[in-house]
Amino acid sequence: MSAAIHARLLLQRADFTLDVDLQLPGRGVSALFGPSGCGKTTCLRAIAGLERARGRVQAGDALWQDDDARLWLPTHQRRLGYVFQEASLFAHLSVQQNMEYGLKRQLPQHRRVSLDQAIELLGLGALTARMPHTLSGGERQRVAIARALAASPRVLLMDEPLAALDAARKAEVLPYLERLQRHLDIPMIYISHAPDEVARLASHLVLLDGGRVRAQGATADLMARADLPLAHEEAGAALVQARVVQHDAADHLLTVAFAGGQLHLVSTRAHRVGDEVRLRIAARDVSLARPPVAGSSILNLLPATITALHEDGPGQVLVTLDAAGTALLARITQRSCRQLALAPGQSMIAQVKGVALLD
Ligand SMILES: Nc1ncnc2c1ncn2[C@@H]1O[C@H](COP(=O)(O)OP(=O)(O)OP(=O)(O)O)[C@@H](O)[C@H]1O
Repeated sequence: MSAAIHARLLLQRADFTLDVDLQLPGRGVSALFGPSGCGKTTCLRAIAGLERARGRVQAGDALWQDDDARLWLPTHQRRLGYVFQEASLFAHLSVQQNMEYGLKRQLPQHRRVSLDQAIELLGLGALTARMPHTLSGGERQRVAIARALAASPRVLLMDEPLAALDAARKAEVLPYLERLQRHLDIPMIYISHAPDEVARLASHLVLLDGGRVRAQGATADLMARADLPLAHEEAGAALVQARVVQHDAADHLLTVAFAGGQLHLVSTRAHRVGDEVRLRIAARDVSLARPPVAGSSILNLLPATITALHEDGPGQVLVTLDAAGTALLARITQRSCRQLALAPGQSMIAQVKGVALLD
């Protein structure tokens, strides 16, 4: 496993200060999330050396910046990949030539991803002879990502790589990004505005606010915290790690288990018993009942203890729950909260109306 990324950055502008200390894992996707203007792009550019912040940046065993030691490597010496919102491909070069660009300078001992592997991972095999103007937005972005990867970066930095794409193109590129993080040992730092993207891709999350870190840690933990904004988003959800215990291919019904109990969901994919799966349970898809529950049409009933109640907009309450160590969220009306006389510490049954399979 590659070592972690550490970035201590201080940057002062007339009306904005970036002051962050990031500790990111050495593999998987770390998302930078926060409102517009909170400093996500500035932070990423400072890590890349495209912006001159003061501080220290370490990526694995490579020290890229340490102002105390008067060390500051320019971007081209940092061995990083950078993917922007809009793919900037060379218009006069084919897809293949675009991806080969810059590879000649690469030292053999730095090669971690071959060009063929990048082409395969991004599904570009049929497109290598094409010119950029004949590609869709999603295809162009896949080429840009493959080009960044083929340079065998120590870290791949991505600034909202899907933001310029419509929903259909986004849905087309997302599975490739998921594949990358599963198959490559290259950590990615990924800026996103979209909570669903963060939930699908990122194992680690940094919440930025006004140039500072509001919280950083495992995505599942931060998404379920009612004192942080993600849980209150319309798409607010808990992430649950579970294991396949049964797959009825005829009914497409998958049964998974985690410490909190068993869940059933419809899936048309191929699954093997024992496979690890990640699930998203939206707060709006969970209702609460007092045990015992008799005669419910809902398949998924999980015993859980209320940990806290939070106001969540007009007439609504966000309830945080603990299901044998796994956090769940339920968004219910203030009226049902009152009628059930809910309070922290009570044992409830979480009725889960919908479960989404993330990978
Ligand atoms: N080149 C610049 N010169 C002066 N101020 C800048 C510059 N670039 C960004 N800013 C300001 O710095 C702050 C942080 O900007 P940044 O682009 O990092 O935010 P962001 O979180 O990436 O926003 P968004 O989600 O809208 O892309 C903002 O107040 C912005 O107006």
